[in-house]
Amino acid sequence: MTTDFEKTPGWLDWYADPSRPRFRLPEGAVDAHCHVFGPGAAFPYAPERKYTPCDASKDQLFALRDHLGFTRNVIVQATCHGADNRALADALRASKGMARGVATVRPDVSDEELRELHEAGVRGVRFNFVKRLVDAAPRQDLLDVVERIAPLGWHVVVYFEAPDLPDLCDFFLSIPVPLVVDHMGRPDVTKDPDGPEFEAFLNFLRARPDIWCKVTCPERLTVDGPPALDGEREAYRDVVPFARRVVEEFPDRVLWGTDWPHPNLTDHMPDDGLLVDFVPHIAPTPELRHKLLVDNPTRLYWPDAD
Ligand SMILES: O=C(O)c1cc(C(=O)O)oc(=O)c1
Repeated sequence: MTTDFEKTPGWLDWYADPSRPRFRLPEGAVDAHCHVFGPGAAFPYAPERKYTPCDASKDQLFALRDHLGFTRNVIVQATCHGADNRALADALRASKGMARGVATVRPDVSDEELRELHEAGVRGVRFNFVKRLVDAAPRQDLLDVVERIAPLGWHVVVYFEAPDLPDLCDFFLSIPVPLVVDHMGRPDVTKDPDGPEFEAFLNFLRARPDIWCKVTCPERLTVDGPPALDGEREAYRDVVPFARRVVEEFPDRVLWGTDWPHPNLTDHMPDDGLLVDFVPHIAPTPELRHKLLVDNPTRLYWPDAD
């Protein structure tokens, strides 16, 4: 398939031949954070995007799901598609109920579009505050979106970086639907996991019982690795104390996902099989792993599943 899109210079493509994880995922495990990109020829990237990725189709995502041993996916609208959720909705429909989605919508979204997204499997919207990814949306627009999605029972996924939390915290706490934090609020892992910055993040999670946290993206947060490559099963050791603190204090509201196809990595592209082998380091007991990988995401995204 040809596409008119040229990738951002230096773009790292997803890892083509991932190993099989040594850690066997429990039955019913959910990859609770992943994306589809295009393909651009079928689902064009948004004009306002800040990067142009390689294609990463729904079929390639479902093949990875099966290879790694996941049962289900939560597909998160990537910023390169803006508020055009067609690629996401197409993937959700094709999954036959095995994927749920998190969309991006503007306040003027129609009732019909919201209904269609819900019917396709969308259960949340994403608010992004990472400046290299999006231009800031006015907070009132975001609150208007919340008003629109609250009746559907959806939640809000927030992506921000640790230094911005003090400014955002009160706004987040004013949002009257459950919140899900992407990538652990992006801590600086060179700092002390018991220090004031991470403590401020933990205090935010403590502020309400309906704030969930994805303990994802060690490959983004790490500073000195080692990377999940070449058989490395003790990858990203510098991230472990942070993720483990969150898993142990909030065992019933943590989620994990691969973040495939890993947009905007510049240092290395992880082997997704080895990335799965990271999970036992942050969730050291079978009980914690079952909550993280099965019970929690199923409760949030498939509350009616038995
Ligand atoms: O850190 C990132 O670059 C990133 C980007 C996106 C996106 O473009 O949607 O999603 C993520 O989960 C992470």
